[in-house]
Amino acid sequence: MVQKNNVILTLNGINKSFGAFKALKDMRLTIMRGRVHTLLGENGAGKSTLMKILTGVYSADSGEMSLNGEKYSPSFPQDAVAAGLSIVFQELSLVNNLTVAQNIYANHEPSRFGFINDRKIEKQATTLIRSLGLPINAATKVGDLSIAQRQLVEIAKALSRNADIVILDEPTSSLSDSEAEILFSIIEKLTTDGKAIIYISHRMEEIMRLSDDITIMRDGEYIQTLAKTETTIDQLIALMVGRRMDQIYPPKLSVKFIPTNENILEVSHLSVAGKVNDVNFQVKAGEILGFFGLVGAGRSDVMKALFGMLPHSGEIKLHNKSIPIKNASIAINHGIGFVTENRKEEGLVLLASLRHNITMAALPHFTTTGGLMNMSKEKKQTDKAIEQLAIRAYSGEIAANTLSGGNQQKVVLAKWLATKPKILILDEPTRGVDVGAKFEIYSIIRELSANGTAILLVSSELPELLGLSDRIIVMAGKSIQATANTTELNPQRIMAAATRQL
Ligand SMILES: Nc1ncnc2c1ncn2[C@@H]1O[C@H](COP(=O)(O)OP(=O)(O)OP(=O)(O)O)[C@@H](O)[C@H]1O
Repeated sequence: MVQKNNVILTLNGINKSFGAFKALKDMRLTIMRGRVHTLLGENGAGKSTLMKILTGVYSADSGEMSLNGEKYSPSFPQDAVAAGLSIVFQELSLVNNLTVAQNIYANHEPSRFGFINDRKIEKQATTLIRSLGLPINAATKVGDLSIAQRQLVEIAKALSRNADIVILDEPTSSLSDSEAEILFSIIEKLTTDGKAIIYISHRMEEIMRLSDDITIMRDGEYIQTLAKTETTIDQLIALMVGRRMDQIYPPKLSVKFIPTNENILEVSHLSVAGKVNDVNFQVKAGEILGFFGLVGAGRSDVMKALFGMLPHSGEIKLHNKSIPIKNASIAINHGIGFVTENRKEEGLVLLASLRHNITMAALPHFTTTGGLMNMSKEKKQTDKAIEQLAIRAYSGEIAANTLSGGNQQKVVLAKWLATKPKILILDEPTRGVDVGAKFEIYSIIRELSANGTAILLVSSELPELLGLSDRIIVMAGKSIQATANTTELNPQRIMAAATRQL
């Protein structure tokens, strides 16, 4: 019989410091079989660190863990896997030039005499992928997949080990709604089978839908564990940020520039081979133009083309002048900034300091008349960004990879703010960012728009698009399906256009 609702894992008195910084203080957690247990906390609260201790990536400075009633102290990730724990990390860890099947079975391939049997693992992977209902081919190279598809491969990889405890760290942040539904049904099946799920997410609706239990963490400390049935989103947010939040979308600010009727950007017949088909739109100074579409609709490729990262045809006019944007430096020189959806590959130099990352796209703003770097100006900008975006870092000199995921996202935004862009492209700017920090980012978007920056906002979160945009373009199948003022749109019409049922 499947065992449910009894304790499988306990953590007690867990402490962990990085240098002088205490990331976890006397943290505790109790996980039950057959239930989804969500960890909730602001960016930098310590959720991922706790999961790394649980899965043998880090060792705790002190504290105790027990699994199935026995002392559990993994020294390496392999120990955690052997003990029945599997984790899907927030940042992807797949190898691009291997196939989906090879990635799923990396390190535990069915091999004979030491030879990896590619055909066999492809067959096994296909069976697994089908049983999970994933829209992916086992023989495809991972490098050819979208980020969403890669995330689904990560999930398949974690499940291929048949673990008793599955840890999902922000698994839906790059999934479309329909892909997230696939994941939710997988989770339901796993819990029915008596597996325990530890779930990390910043999406409150999703948390309320999926969770059985919710533990709130703040500043590395345990705050409270609540059953989903006995709490509300408002209560959870208040416990998490330590204050009440009455609104999440800041109102429009009054315009602080002289508006003209001129289009700051005009895109005509933009096409990218196999990715974008004849896209046309305009945007005025101070306007926030939202882009909605399901994964693969072509939104991010439009943005990459505009930023000179993809070869394209068609015309891009800036201030009524045709500009061939052949590479990113031409885009930057013409005042375009780009917060990419993939911060790890395109947004940050992870080993460089926050100061370097924040100033690197705007070096001319930080050089002296003699052409030398003006370090004190750089430092000032970095400190300002840390404060303005509430980046959890004790100094601008630390490496970007020591920040939590959500705080790294804020550094990418800070980097483009430093360029003082006239047009700012934001591709999923709040991915992995907690509710309090989302409000800070939305306020900055409002402020930029009030000062005349045109914003192109790509987001898979409909409430975010509806809450911020002046107009929304809906894309599907590589082209534009609908453009309308936000006041004329509702979620049903947008989804109808995105699924081409208009
Ligand atoms: N290797 C490291 N070196 C130094 N500091 C670290 C390291 N790893 C994590 N930290 C710090 O520990 C704190 C907790 O980070 P952690 O990644 O656990 O947060 P999180 O709750 O998962 O946040 P997010 O929601 O943004 O993913 C952060 O302040 C982070 O900067």
